[in-house]
Amino acid sequence: MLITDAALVDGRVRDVRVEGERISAVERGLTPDSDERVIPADGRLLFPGAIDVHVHFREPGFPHKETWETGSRSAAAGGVTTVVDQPNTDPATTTGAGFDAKATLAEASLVDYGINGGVTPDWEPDVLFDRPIFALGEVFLADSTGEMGIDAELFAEAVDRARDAGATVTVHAENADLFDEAAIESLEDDSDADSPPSSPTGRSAPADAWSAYRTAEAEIDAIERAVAVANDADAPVHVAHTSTPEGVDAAVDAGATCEVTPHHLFLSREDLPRLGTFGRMNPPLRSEDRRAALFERVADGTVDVIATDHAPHTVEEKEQPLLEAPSGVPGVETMLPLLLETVRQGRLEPERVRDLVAATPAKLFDLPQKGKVEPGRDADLVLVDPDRPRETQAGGLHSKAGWTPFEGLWGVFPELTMVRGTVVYTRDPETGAETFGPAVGENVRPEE
Ligand SMILES: NC(=O)N[C@@H](CC(=O)O)C(=O)O
Ligand SMILES: [Zn+2]
Ligand SMILES: [Zn+2]
Repeated sequence: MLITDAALVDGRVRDVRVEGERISAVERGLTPDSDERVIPADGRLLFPGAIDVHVHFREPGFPHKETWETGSRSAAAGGVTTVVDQPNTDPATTTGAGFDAKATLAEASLVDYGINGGVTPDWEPDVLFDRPIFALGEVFLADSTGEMGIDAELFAEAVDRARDAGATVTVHAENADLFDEAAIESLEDDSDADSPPSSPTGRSAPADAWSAYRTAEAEIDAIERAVAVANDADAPVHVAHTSTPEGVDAAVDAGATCEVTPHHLFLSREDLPRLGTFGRMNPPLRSEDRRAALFERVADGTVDVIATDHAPHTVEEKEQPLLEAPSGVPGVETMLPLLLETVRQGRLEPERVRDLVAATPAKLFDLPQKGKVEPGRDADLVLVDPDRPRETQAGGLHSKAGWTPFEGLWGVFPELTMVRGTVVYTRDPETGAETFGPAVGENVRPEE
């Protein structure tokens, strides 16, 4: 296959040859062989497939929220060619049986994947580290969806085990001791009552209380503690979904790596009147000042990785009163489009976006075959017209969630996505017609 006249992130225009699953040449003036398929890029941007190291595809256990098929379609349509699934499924990915159940279901994936192992008091570290897990995590230092919060002692033990097994630990860093209970007390009275809650539901809920409750201090403190434990043990640690600039600085200054989500980058507490309970997630949305400071740290390279924490829940689930609505928002399909739109607006460099969503996750998590458009690497490729954004609309997305917190924001969406040389998604920009390819996804960690 030959992709002709493709613009690369550094502005060069090149022909890119794909042989089998790999990129074999990135050059000028390549001519197609007689039977070779040609995809004319006509100067459009050829981007490396994004690697989203933080998704919740919900199987096994919650297929009404998402499945490997729907989640991976959403990924493919958003230019994400590798996802890393988190352990708070049912069964949880904390045992050999939990891992095996997920590994079988993941074969339905259109995109490549990693499967993280999780930690609970009844986890099976020996069995788990025998399986081809991607990393240990997200290790929950406070309860989130799935109630997998663990104590400091078990965390220290998990860090030791991960180091011995050569696995990175990724942490959900919040310290529940520093949550502000008073912020939600008035709401608790409502939900305990026998009669239906008098507090407003759905989009008009007082969702800002969630941001007041799960404080910034709770995140910053948990990051400091977690990174100190990991440093003492000489173990690599990666902070998931860092929502505060102070948290980013605490992680990076202590030698850890961190990721930031698109929702903490593009949304703030000021969006909660519009989002209501749909804007409830952990860690929660922060002030506009903190959001802006987070964006600065993304733009200047302080933040290592952008990952989505794609956490789909149905509209019915999210429409409940604030304390009953589950935490989490979908995002795997909109991450790269929203970032490419900021490039179009001149607010981020294209190479920076390439590093944040592809090259750096590949480097940090030991995927040398992925992350860049270079000869010898996997042909995980995304073709987009960087000057042709469209409006994000839930109806045009493919997650089972059926809604998006980014409704109405502009995004530069893919026209073609390829996983190891197989086209898994196309969208005709004129008609909007889409096609999805076969379930070619494979575990990126080879079986021993
Ligand atoms: N982020 C969330 O609010 N929810 C996530 C769990 C998590 O990442 O904490 C979920 O699985 O729903
Ligand atoms: Zn989390
Ligand atoms: Zn998560």
